[in-house]
Amino acid sequence: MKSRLYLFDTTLRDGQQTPGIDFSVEDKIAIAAMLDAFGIDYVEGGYPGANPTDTAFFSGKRTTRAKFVAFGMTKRVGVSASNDPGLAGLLQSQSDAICYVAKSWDYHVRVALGCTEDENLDAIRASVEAARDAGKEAMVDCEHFFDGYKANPGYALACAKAAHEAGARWVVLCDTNGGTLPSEVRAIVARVIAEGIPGENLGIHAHDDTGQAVANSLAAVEAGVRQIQGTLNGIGERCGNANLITLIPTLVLKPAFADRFTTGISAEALKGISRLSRAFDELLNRAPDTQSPYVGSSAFATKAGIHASAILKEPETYEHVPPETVGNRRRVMVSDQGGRANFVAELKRRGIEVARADHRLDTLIALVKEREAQGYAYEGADASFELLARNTLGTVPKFFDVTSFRCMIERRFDANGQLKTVSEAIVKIEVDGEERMSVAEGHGPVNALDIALRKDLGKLQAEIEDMELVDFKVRILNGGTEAVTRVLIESRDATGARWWTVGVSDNIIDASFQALMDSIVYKLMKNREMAGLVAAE
Ligand SMILES: CC(=O)SCCNC(=O)CCNC(=O)[C@H](O)C(C)(C)COP(=O)(O)OP(=O)(O)OC[C@H]1O[C@@H](n2cnc3c(N)ncnc32)[C@H](O)[C@@H]1OP(=O)(O)O
Ligand SMILES: CC(=O)C(=O)O
Repeated sequence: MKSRLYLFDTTLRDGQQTPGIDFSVEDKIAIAAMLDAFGIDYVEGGYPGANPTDTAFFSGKRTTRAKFVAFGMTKRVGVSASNDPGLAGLLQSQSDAICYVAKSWDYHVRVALGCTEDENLDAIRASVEAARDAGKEAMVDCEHFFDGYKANPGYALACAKAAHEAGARWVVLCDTNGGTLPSEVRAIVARVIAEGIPGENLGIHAHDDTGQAVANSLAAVEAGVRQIQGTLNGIGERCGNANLITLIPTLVLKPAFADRFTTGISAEALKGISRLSRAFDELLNRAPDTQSPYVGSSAFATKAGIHASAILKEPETYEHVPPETVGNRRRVMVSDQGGRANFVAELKRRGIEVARADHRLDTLIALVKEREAQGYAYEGADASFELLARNTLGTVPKFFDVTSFRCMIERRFDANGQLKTVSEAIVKIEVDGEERMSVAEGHGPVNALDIALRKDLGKLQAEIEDMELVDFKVRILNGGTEAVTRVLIESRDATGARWWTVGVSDNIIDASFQALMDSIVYKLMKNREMAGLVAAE
């Protein structure tokens, strides 16, 4: 018989304590709905009464499946539970449960609270009873439990027992400063259980200050706890909390846990975890971590030729779980680390069939390796790679020719006497035997060039109207003003498709121009369904 593990999300409370993160009520409503739909058991929404956002958020019930949890501190010493305004805010909130933070390190009781050890124990009991009397599930986060246990095991245990005996559904052992190691977590949890608090009533709340919050959470589960607290993508105070996006696939997919435990996350829901992680980053307006376990875009990517060759025979050779189980995908990339297998796989994915024995494959591999030695990076420039491949195979039509381009930057006083830097570009192209010249001003030389290049492509002009440049990255490949520069450009069009192109030169304008040209040619190919990327990925 498997035991049930309960997942407790504190993205909206501990996650809100992350430097640089500040949720609005609307953000909180959207995130709570995502967590609820995914199958999380408890959603901690914040601290009603502590600030207007959290008070407003707790004016309504924000989950349907998950228990909606209000967080706050135990009652203050010197007032009764019924006269504590902070506690009143928690009790009156539209929550199903209250998670109290309680001191469990005697040092903190002395220094931070300035009360006696018994007064703190009384405050824990009275606060738990008040939550239960209000018809809410009570739980207690024993702050600094592991550090407190190491300093004074008797008092740390007394705090945990006070919560348990007063009727707390969960007593959560917190590694508040995040410095505890997995072996210590395992040993201390085992002691707590041996002292009479059952694992069915224990939880773990781990911080990532040694990079081991996930390992500490798993060690606590192995030792007997049945509730895990964590956050989406591991956000949280300082270095963050245990990352639920890493923990959940481990609990659901790894036999060491899956054979012993169930969670509220079904195999079907797990397929949505990559999307959940990325949607959350989108909401935070930040780029996803490509190397994030299970869900990062590199989590199932391989550049190495030896790996690619085996993966294409049997994926299990280099994959610890199938990418589809977490809604991710396998990527076999082309670069100077790749062999024939990488290239054949990537070309096939792009709809280009080439036999392993085709001599043009050798030409393409040699070209990629030679160009990467010059500074090109094709693993991040899918469209430029495809153009290079199709050019090598002789299937790229001649849409237009750029006969010349010129860029000028001038610093001058304008009519109002203000000093201004002006960029101007002139591009000459030949389309259908006809020469055209476009002049444009821009915010900078690359912008001016981009505008001029796209200003008049003759009969092709209408085809590129919906195309726009969304990202522009410049990397200096070796030091000094004479350095080689790599430019990566991301473009998109009205279909939602996005593609990356690359240019390399010892002249940044020239590198940018190459990437811009590739982007336009790729778009023209795509319009004719002659490119691998015909719809948004
Ligand atoms: C480990 C954690 O992550 S715990 C969560 C921490 N999160 C937060 O603190 C975010 C929300 N907090 C807040 O907005 C504010 O701290 C409030 C509104 C709760 C309280 O604000 P204030 O009344 O101005 O108090 P302030 O923040 O300065 O100090 C905290 C007080 O709570 C007391 N306190 C701290 N923990 C507890 C506890 N578990 N039980 C009872 N009292 C506590 C402290 O002793 C201090 O009391 P003092 O004012 O008499 O010195
Ligand atoms: C409660 C909490 O956030 C902590 O102890 O880290």
